[in-house]
Amino acid sequence: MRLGGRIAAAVEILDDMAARRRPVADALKDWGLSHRFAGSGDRSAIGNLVYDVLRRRRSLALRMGEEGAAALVYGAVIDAGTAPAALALAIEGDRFAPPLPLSERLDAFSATQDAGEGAAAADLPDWLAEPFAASLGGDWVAEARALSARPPLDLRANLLKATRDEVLAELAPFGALPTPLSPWGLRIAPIVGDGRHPNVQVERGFQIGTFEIQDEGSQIAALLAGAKAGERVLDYCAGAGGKTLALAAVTGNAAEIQAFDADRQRLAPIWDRLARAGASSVTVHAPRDDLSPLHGAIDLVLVDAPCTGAGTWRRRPDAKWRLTEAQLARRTAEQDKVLASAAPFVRPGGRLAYVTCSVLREENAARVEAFLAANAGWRLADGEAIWREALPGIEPAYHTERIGDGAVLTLTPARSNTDGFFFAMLERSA
Ligand SMILES: C[S@@+](CC[C@H](N)C(=O)[O-])C[C@H]1O[C@@H](n2cnc3c(N)ncnc32)[C@H](O)[C@@H]1O
Repeated sequence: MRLGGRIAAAVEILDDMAARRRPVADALKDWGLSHRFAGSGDRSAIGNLVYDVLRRRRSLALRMGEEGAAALVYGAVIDAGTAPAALALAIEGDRFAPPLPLSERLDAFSATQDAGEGAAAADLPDWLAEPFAASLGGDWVAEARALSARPPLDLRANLLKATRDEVLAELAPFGALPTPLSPWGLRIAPIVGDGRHPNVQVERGFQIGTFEIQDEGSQIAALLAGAKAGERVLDYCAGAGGKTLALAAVTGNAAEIQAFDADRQRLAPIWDRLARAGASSVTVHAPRDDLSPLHGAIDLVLVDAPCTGAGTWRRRPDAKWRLTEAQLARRTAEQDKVLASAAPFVRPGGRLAYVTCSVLREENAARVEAFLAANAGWRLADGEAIWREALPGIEPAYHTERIGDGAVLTLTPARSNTDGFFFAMLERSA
């Protein structure tokens, strides 16, 4: 396909998403099924355009002076490195290309990165300006902009099967480098231009379990949870097992790990993943299992709570435009409920790590405050001290907030170059 056809396809997909209010992954998949002639290079170029527009829809519209999908896609093409004159030349005579905006408009667009201020500059819906400012302080616009950038592909070496150096050697052809924070992490840089990330899942190492795909922020959250050999650990919101696998690896399969999730569907992939990773220390519980024998018997409960995913918008940018205040309120109610049902499993003197992949204070520090207010006999640990112990020599790369004697941590793309993750450690008195 020529550039004009790719631009037309991106416009079609964006219009389809808007008309049918559907997630980007579904719209892209459908387009691929009904356009089987498109090669893999076309698909990734079209996908990049769609994702770029979704990440920066508002600032692109402001700079372009119009909101139609075609104008936004043209803007994304220019931002990805094609000058307006070269763009005009590339689509000249291409009958598939949507009408090009006026050349003065394209020149003005390319000459300015300025997209006003507040929510528009931050590429957020208006209602999120206040929660972002309350969560991330004076830097909130820059923080939100970093959430609108293309993400890297992060991997975690599975120490049960290989060293990080061995995985690095295997993935050297893809330009994988060690991540700066996680001792197990590898990173393949964000996509440039029309490119795409390698499909690492077909690599031998992935097939035999020497590495997993996992954002460095998620790796750090699992590391900070501090599971130790010999402990009993309950991963209460295990989902597909991303953190369960990391917990098994960090303890060298020498902790007893119980994995639970309320949703069978989400839990389903965990079996294959555990087998591939050689995580033999994990027992998986189905949603209807009776967990009451574990009450008061767990050293460490990990609550990787259901959340808005506001820390992952680099990877799921459509979600930020769909999120509503009502959904946020529903999530916080769920978080309180999950914390209330998970806490009784913690033994006296044990601990509960509360993690989300959100940057919103409402889902994070505010939930910790609500938990502490409702539960006597619990205290918040100092997250900064936990970081120093878990990551010796690694400079702090987080936002922190003190609550009472303790402190909570928030990782963000701007601060830690990871997805947004929140971490708090709650301790039950002995
Ligand atoms: C953020 S996801 C977990 C991701 C997973 N820990 C990982 O690292 O791959 C949150 C999970 O919480 C689960 N969940 C929601 N409500 C729950 C509840 N009341 N009890 C247990 N799990 C719940 C959801 O099904 C979802 O899988």
